[in-house]
Amino acid sequence: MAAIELTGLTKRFDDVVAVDDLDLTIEDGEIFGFLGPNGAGKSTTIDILLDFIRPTEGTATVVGHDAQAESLAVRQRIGVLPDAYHTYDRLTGRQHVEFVVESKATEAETDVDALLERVGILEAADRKSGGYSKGMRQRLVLAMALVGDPDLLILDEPSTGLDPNGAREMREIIQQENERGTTVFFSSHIMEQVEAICDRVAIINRGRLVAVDTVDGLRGSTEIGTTLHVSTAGVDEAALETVRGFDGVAGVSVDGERLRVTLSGGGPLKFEVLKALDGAGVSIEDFEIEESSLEDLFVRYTTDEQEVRA
Ligand SMILES: Nc1ncnc2c1ncn2[C@@H]1O[C@H](COP(=O)(O)OP(=O)(O)OP(=O)(O)O)[C@@H](O)[C@H]1O
Repeated sequence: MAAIELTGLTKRFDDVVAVDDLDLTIEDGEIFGFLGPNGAGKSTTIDILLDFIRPTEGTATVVGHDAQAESLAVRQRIGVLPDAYHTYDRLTGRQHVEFVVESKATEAETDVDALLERVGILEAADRKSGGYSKGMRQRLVLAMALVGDPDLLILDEPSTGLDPNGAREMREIIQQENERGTTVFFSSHIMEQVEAICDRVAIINRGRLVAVDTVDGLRGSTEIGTTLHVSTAGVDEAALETVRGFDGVAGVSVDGERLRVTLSGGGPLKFEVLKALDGAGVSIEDFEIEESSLEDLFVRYTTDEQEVRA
């Protein structure tokens, strides 16, 4: 069963199309990154999953239940860290978590202290949350999301307000939860974090899906996937023609004795190119492989139109 299934999902706010005919499937057990520039439609999509807003067209199924018609059943099985969550200033951290334990009516006993410890705010558990810093509030909301050992975590920019240590801890908690069998769907603008932990990512732009794949797969679908820098003792036109003839070689340029070959995708192609240069009599003195970062790919996919590649 898919953890999340979106079919033709569309949301219009008057003349703004926030989400435009989105088809997307998140499989059970995945850590899935949901990326897009500001205003791309990420929060709107997440708000539909949580039944905070209703779609104009299309359907969203979450853990096997319709997100609108069966939102209560969905709520019982997921943990949520929404965008702009407001904590109650006069309640303590512990009271917030206890409130979720009661409202979720989970069968399993919840060790509230252990949860607060896990997110690093046990020491502040009995202080009113009004005095918490932004990062402490974010940690508290995460503890609330983890109540009841959910099957699916939906996190809207979970690292907002966290210091570098907090962001790393957030990443570790996401990975630990995933190892325990929880599917994680999260939006983020922190590309290193996404690249480090996601099995797959989707990139949306102006409400439309422009790419969905593994990060390696995305590299394979753009001509900026990998760049090979080769220092040679000299290279002739015939050798260059051999390299240009490779399927997947997007560009070849020469600067003196240095060769720069751009490849769409990673994989064995870079080594085949090196072998071909050697075979063409080019003496290779050194080489360097430069893989595009997810940030490069993000910029590539969101600054001009690309077809969806599954
Ligand atoms: N309640 C609303 N009324 C009118 N327009 C809205 C509303 N909510 C969102 N929008 C519009 O829908 C589009 C998508 O917004 P959304 O908040 O989903 O983007 P996002 O990808 O989450 O952006 P960010 O990265 O900045 O959080 C934007 O053009 C936004 O202005």
